[in-house]
Parts: sequence; C-alpha cells; structure tokens
Amino acid sequence: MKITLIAIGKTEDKYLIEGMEKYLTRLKHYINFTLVIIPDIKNTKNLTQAQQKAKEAELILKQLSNSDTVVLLDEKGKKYTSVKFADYLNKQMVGSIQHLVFIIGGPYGFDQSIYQRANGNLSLSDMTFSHQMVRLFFIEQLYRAFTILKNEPYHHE
Ligand SMILES: C[S@@+](CC[C@H](N)C(=O)[O-])C[C@H]1O[C@@H](n2cnc3c(N)ncnc32)[C@H](O)[C@@H]1O
Repeated sequence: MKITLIAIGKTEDKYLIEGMEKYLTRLKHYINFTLVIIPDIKNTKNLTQAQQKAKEAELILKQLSNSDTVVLLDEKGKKYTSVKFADYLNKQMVGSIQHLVFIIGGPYGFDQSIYQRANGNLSLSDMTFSHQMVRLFFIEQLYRAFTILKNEPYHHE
C-alpha cells in the first residue's frame, strides 16, 4: 500500500517546514508516502469562498484515480486514538487497499464534490486547525501509527 497526503498551498512558515521534514524523513522508513501540494488558487480576492473551494476541488479531483481510497481530514470527522488509528492503517494494509489518499482542505474547507468522492473522514480534534498546521500534525500521527505497529518506543499511553 502507498499513502498520499494532498494539501493546498505551499508552506512558508519555517517552523512547519522543519517539523514536516523531520517527520517525513522518519515516515519514509515505514511506508511509500508522498506529499502532494496543490498550488494556492490565484486572485482569490475576486472569488467567493464557494468559488475558491470549487476551484480547489477541481485541482484535488485531478490528483485522484477511481481506485483510490480517499479519506478527508475534517474536524467533524471520525475520531481515533493513536492506537486505533494505527489499527485502522493496518487493516487497510492487510486488506486490498492499494492507495490510501488523505486530503486536507483549503482555508475554507472542502467543496461538496470532495465530500461526495470521499470514502471516509478523520478528525484530529474537535478544534479547528489552520490548513497549514494540520499537515504537520497529521504526518506526526502517521509516523506515530507506524511506530505503534512496529512496537517501537515512540508512543507512550
Ligand atoms: C481552517 S480548516 C477549514 C475549516 C472550515 N470551517 C471547514 O468547515 O472545514 C482547513 C482544513 O484543515 C483541516 N482541519 C482543520 N482542523 C482539523 C481537525 N481538527 N481535524 C482534521 N482536519 C482538520 C481540514 O481538512 C480543513 O478543511
């Protein structure tokens, strides 16, 4: 199985870039993982939030194949403990899933077309994080999940 994370907009904040690099380097020892950054939509001042989400959705949908299993990062989504999330990933790996794609929405969330395409959703918290921060938190949780599956001493309950 391979995992892709799709996010919108290049990260400019150094602290996020450094954090992501740290966990991406670690994660690559466990899984074929790709981070796809969709460029920010230009001239958003002339767009409504709905129009911006629709444009982001077009770009997101272009990245997906019919056979992909798509999970949206969404604060209203399903909540897991880190151990349960590790179990979830393990089930996907031993099942027939070839490509698991997680998607982080843009600054205003997802267009309806993305909700319609999704196979599942995942909440990291009831709180709302910035679309930039979520990528770091999620990559750390993915790394944590693989250390749990390998029984490595990173996660402490
Ligand atoms: C600033 S939030 C958008 C909030 C927007 N009000 C909405 O309804 O989705 C940007 C993106 O970050 C992600 N996100 C933010 N907080 C999250 C959380 N607690 N759990 C999972 N994803 C989250 C989601 O993908 C969301 O689309």
